[in-house]
Amino acid sequence: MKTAIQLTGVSKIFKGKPAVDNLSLTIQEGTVVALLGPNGAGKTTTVSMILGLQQPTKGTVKLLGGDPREQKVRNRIGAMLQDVSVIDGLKVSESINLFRSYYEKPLTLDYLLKVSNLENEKDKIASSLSGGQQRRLGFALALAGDPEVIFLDEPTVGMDVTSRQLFWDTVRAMAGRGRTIVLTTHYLDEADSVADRIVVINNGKLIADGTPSEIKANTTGRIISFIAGESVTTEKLLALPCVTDIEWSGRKVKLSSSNTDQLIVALIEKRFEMRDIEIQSGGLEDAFQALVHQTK
Ligand SMILES: Nc1ncnc2c1ncn2[C@@H]1O[C@H](COP(=O)(O)OP(=O)(O)OP(=O)(O)O)[C@@H](O)[C@H]1O
Repeated sequence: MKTAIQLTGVSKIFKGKPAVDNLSLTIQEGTVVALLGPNGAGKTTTVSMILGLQQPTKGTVKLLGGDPREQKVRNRIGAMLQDVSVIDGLKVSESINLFRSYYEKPLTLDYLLKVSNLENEKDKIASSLSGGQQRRLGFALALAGDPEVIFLDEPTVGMDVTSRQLFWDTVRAMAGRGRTIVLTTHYLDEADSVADRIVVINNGKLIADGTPSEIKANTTGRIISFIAGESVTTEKLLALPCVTDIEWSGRKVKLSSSNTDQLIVALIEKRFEMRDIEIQSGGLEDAFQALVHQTK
């Protein structure tokens, strides 16, 4: 398999502070990679450097074997960034056709309208579309040149359920055709179901890298839940080790923990009033919270 993206020791420093800190990452062709991290982790900065929109302070970025700023490399990539800028006065189909005209072998207008679920909007003026429809147009524009590498920054924000489903089906179909997809999202369930690989960054550093099931299995982030007696309070629970989140529902309490072994010992030692104790391994959301908490 060929390498689509390679970052070697990449750092980006803003005013003396690293937004991305010595990041090395190799992404193979045909993979769907989700880049996760809390706000300010360095995701957008990383994507901007891969796209050649920002230059690293240190290290090197290779995209499809070349420099991301080269025109011949740029012609082979597509990006859907957070703000979709539409051209004033152009209809949806005209906007898509304009983008198609930039490329040698564009995808057809019909296909692009279909996968962006904009068939009924094709004659509308692009600037009159709703927020979710504009994001779908952004998707169609990103795919127009049939790119080999596709970047999707928070792509499904504002999309309805049907559009979201179609969107992810299309992303998977593109990967099936050997396309490489890098996406950022705050919807962890989406990353879990669509990505082959999850890369978690925090404070500009890589803190986890693996398939969704590896990420979930490798973190000790789990949940302890039980029916709590009257003497149990949020304050007392927060004073325990490794508690990352507390959720009450009546007297049932759900504790997310970065280390359930230590937490259960502490609960027993401190004689918390508990019954119906359950320990569950969490989903990606819990694994993510635990990872980010551990590296704070
Ligand atoms: N142009 C800039 N000048 C100064 N600081 C910046 C600049 N761009 C980003 N930063 C800082 O770099 C850090 C990483 O920002 P970045 O936008 O890459 O994070 P992110 O992971 O994409 O966050 P979010 O999930 O909120 O979009 C933040 O602390 C941010 O304030």
